[in-house]
Amino acid sequence: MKFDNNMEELDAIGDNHVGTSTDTPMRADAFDISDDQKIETIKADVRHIMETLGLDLTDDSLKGTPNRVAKMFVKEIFGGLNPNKKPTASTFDNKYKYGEMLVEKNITVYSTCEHHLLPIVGRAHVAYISKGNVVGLSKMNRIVDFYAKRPQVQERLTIQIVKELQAVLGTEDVACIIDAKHLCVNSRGIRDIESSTVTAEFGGKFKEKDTRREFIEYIKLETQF
Ligand SMILES: Nc1nc2c(ncn2[C@@H]2O[C@H](COP(=O)(O)OP(=O)(O)OP(=O)(O)O)[C@@H](O)[C@H]2O)c(=O)[nH]1
Ligand SMILES: [Zn+2]
Repeated sequence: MKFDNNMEELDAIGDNHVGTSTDTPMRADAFDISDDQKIETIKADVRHIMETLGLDLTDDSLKGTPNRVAKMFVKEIFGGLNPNKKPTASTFDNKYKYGEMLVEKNITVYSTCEHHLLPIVGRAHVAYISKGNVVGLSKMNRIVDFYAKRPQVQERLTIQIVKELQAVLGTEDVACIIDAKHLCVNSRGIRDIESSTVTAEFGGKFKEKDTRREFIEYIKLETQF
């Protein structure tokens, strides 16, 4: 699908603040080529990298790798760059007048560090206080997954999740905390396998100390089933 690069369509990739540093930096012609074309180009690029490394691409085990990696980039781990994959998060009327915060915790995060293209693996905890609308629980997991499926820095991922939920729910009262391991820190470079990174974004009422603390207390609760 071809997209003209105008404000409305950039909004469609989920970045509601076009031109600000919370957007995923995209080329102006990002949507001029189809996913299938991207796969073909990346396939040749991966082949080139592997050959440069001295690998024999006629080997049975290696010959499918360029295609496999290209498909994985476009359709899976960077699938969140495609605006068509953005989850539709339908909201419902809060007819039961539930007025407390709702926390969706321990959401699995698989993302990719945009500096090294290595995995980021962790958990996101998301909370909101309804201003009249409620959202299906799974939609919060889906929104986290959509933005995670991009080259990311964890700070931007955290903010993008909050901004999207604020837009969907029509309230500023949304928060997100992410605790994740960056393989670029754990498996190479400094090679510190123990360290993880915590980021947080608190909107509206979550800027208040007590609300923020309540959210953190719920996250700490051990879930027993
Ligand atoms: N703030 C932030 N930094 C990140 C994130 N993911 C990776 N980084 C850091 O990005 C930095 C890139 O720094 P460079 O010095 O250019 O890269 P490098 O030479 O590979 O650095 P080392 O990882 O220290 O070996 C590293 O310090 C990474 O740890 C992230 O989500 N947020
Ligand atoms: Zn990295």
